[in-house]
Amino acid sequence: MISESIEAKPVNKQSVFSRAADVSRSLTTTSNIWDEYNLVQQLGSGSFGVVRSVTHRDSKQRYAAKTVRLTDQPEPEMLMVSLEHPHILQLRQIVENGVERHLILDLCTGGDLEKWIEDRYDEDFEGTRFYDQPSTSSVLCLAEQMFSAIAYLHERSVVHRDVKPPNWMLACRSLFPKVKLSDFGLACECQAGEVLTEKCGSPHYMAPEVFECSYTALCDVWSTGLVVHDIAVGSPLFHKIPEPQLEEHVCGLIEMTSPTWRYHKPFLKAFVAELLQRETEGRQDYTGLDCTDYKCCSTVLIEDMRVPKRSIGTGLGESSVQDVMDTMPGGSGPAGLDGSSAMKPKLSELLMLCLLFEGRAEGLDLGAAEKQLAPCAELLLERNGQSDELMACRVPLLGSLHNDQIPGYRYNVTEDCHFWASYAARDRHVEGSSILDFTRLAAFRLNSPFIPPLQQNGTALYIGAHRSGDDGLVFQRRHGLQMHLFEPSPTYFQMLRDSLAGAPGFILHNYGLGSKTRRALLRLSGTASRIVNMTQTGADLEEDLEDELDDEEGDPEGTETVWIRSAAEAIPEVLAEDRTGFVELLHVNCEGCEYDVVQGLSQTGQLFRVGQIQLATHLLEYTGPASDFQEALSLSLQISVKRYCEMHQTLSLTHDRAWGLPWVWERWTRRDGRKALCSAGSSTLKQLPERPCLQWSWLH
Ligand SMILES: Nc1ncnc2c1ncn2[C@@H]1O[C@H](COP(=O)(O)OP(=O)(O)OP(=O)(O)O)[C@@H](O)[C@H]1O
Repeated sequence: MISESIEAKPVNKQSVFSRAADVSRSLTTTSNIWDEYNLVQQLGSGSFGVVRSVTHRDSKQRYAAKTVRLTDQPEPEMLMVSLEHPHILQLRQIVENGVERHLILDLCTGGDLEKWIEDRYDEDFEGTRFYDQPSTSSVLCLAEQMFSAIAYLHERSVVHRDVKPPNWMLACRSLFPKVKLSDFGLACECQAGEVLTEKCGSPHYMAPEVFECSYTALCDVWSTGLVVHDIAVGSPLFHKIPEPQLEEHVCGLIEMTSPTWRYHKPFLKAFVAELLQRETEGRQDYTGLDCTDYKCCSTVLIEDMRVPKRSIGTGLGESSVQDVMDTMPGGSGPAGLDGSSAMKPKLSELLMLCLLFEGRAEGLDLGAAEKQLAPCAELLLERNGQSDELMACRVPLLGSLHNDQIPGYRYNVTEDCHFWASYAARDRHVEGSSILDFTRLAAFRLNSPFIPPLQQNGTALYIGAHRSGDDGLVFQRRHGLQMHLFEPSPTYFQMLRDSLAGAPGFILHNYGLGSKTRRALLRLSGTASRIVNMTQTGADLEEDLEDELDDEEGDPEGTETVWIRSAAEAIPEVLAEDRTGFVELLHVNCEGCEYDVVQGLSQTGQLFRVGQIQLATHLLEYTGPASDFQEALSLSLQISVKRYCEMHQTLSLTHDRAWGLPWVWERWTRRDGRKALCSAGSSTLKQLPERPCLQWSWLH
């Protein structure tokens, strides 16, 4: 936090409190809190007291209990009892014992927005910044949530006066964060036409007119503008300004010079500039922003479609997309203040729908896609929560994308990775499982082999061959490929050798591939294996591994030490003997260190030598502490998307995604040279060469 809040002197809040008083009376019980709630843990403490997570004994529901000193005057926070909005922290109950007052609040497990922003702009392990920078669309989706809360407050003549990133809590750790406004310690009433004069708030987020002690509810709009700025560029606008000089800067000419703006659509900066107008008359007003309807999202879509990468190919202009958005049910006119906007479609959904409507508008024959997508569109637009029907409609929606039935659909790394992460996982019913374990996730993979159109007699690298090498056999027999199978587990490797005994065209490598050469600990689990610990190479390696093995819980027989080799080093070595010098097919069963294979090949300039890439991607399991399944899933999605986006970004430099669903199969084809490969003719007729019998390299 860059500055602490300045407290206001008491003001006349009578009518605000009197509104809240009725509700608060009905919510207040005088008892010992621990009769009704069980303590879970302390979450933090603030200037007024301590906050703990608690569980309601009967309902088992978890809440946050904020304990404050009981005073005769109700704290401004009591205002919260009269507020009910999806983006405002809900005060559920008040328990008093004559000494203390416990405010029972909705529990937010995602931390606060300040931390979320910090994490987004963190450096990754290779020092790359802006790795997970929110896209323009994500920034606006957050702005939409924040302004719906601010509009709700102002409608009720309440001004918050301390809007800043730490006061927006995240309901849970999620790919699509849901923020909730908290800390009403400085909130007060401000009727239309009323001018407030108390200098209060957090100086780095205070509007110029607050410094000048003459302001209205529009001070919250300024502060929210600064929060939107922080999300967009990763650091506060005035963070380098020492507090004594703040007023001069805040009241002067505002310049937004962060280099990060260049990653956003230009209108986002203009939008923030309108929120940070020095004079309140010129300041964009939240009601003018129409953030509670589709305006923001549709603008983003239109902007996204203008950029070449997002070019939709069918020549649809801006106006017709806008027309489409306008004709969507509920697409224009402000949503009610009952929070219904929270249920509106997300950006990715809107994008898909746009593509559907666009195809229609262009008079294209959408065939099966039309049939499948039209009911989805209607459901998405009318949705009220995650109904079964809505969930069911995602399957054809994904199917249509999978089969490339949406005209002009173009792959976009950031949007698509998040879209797939969110939907594919659900559609594969992972969310319904009680335990998010590796074996369960692995079971969601397709059980029939993927057959890409391959040239005959080429070389294939199959990373993560597993036990029977079934896929490898299919490829070898159909296409006469020279198959290099990589399998780190000695146990599975032995099975592989037995299973492929005598089969021509296979070279087995008893190691995995990753970013660097090292030994690692592998846990075999059911029919799958997973690296559970990595160990650096070094003199005391064996000792370390033995210690780790001793420390491992569970079945020690299910754990093996294995070799992981640097993909960048091992693959050229493997190919050195190869007469083609070209990889017809790379299969990566992406999990854990296997994600690094694509990066390793890219870093050493080898990726262009690969004709087709087949990815079997699935969720990476989050193994750290999590409160429940939902949180574990959400964190797993986050780490999966991060790796997934990283790999896709690399791949898209040399390859096009032909089609794919994550956690199932994806196919990528090399950008250039595809023609040359195709014109080589149908080599199925060619005589298959003699293949050497099974060979293997054994590192153990
Ligand atoms: N509803 C909640 N769910 C989860 N954690 C919460 C919740 N409310 C507060 N916390 C945690 O408790 C900490 C203390 O919160 P509190 O509102 O008392 O103080 P603060 O806002 O950090 O500081 P101050 O009181 O000085 O404004 C927060 O930083 C947050 O980590």
